[in-house]
Amino acid sequence: MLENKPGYKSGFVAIIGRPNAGKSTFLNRVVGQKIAIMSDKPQTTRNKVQGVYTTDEAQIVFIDTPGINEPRHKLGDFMLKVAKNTLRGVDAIILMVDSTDRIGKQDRYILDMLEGTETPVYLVMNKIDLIHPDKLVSVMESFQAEFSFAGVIPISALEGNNMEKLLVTLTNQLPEGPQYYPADQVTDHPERFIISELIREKILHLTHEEIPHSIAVVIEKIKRDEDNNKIRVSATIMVERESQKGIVIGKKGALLKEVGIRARKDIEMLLGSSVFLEMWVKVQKDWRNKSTHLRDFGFREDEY
Ligand SMILES: Nc1nc2c(ncn2[C@@H]2O[C@H](COP(=O)(O)OP(=O)(O)OP(=O)(O)O)[C@@H](O)[C@H]2O)c(=O)[nH]1
Repeated sequence: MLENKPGYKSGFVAIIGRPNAGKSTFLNRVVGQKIAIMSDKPQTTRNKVQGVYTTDEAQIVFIDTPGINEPRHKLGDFMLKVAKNTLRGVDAIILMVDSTDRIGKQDRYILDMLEGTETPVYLVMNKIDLIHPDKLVSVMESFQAEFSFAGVIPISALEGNNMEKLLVTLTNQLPEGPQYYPADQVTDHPERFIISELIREKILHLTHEEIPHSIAVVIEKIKRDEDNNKIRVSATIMVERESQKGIVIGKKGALLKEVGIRARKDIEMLLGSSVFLEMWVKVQKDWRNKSTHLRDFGFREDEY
């Protein structure tokens, strides 16, 4: 299992931007240096871990945000919710733009979506090798006029300029945390993250203020049942106190049952299959300090 080194930093960075901004070039460059590329296996959702940057001090997990680049009319409410949930759950957001382009409709759509987010958003101005500094400043200002960025970092993903600065800026943004992925080996089960978020959301919704947001949902298993062609999802809901366990389960299990009904509907939409959802509630004091917490983010080292 993954270690918790004292002082180690880790977290998630969502990378967004319109097509051609240079996201792949950026990730490839990071990959080329110190990253493990994620497997190419087909995924049930478009929310993918795109790359992991690992050093001795920190690990940045770059993730794609499904739906964020799509026009609103194309985006179902569900995907919009997933996208917004993803953005809320990350430690930083990169908006990557092509500095040779003016701010456009699609950028405005993305900025609109980011409005009000508490996660720091960095404007990464790519392709500076192609542009005169004066022009760069004018494009930068047009973006800054529309959004309050946590920082602006001009880079050339192709030539590597300023990449280090960007990675350091992002690293500074990360909380202390475990190394989610081994430096040299990765597995990628992004749907776990969304599923755990869906379940967590239903619990928070149904329990109102009584259950703190620190509740964790660990997806233990996602497996197709050959007998009935359903996907079996097993989840453990971790709470910190016995009293919370009672609340989550509800009278005669009523609340947990309702959570199950609602979550299953969403998970079925997500996976495009009927789902059998089983859930347990477990009291674990200080779960946040325990290694199992890692799985809250949908990461574990074994295959299913
Ligand atoms: N000159 C220059 N070209 C770049 C830079 N970064 C990316 N490009 C080029 O821009 C084009 C698009 O880059 P990609 O990395 O494929 O862009 P993307 O954002 O991943 O695009 P999608 O996959 O469509 O989302 C490619 O031809 C890259 O070689 C850069 O820093 N400088």
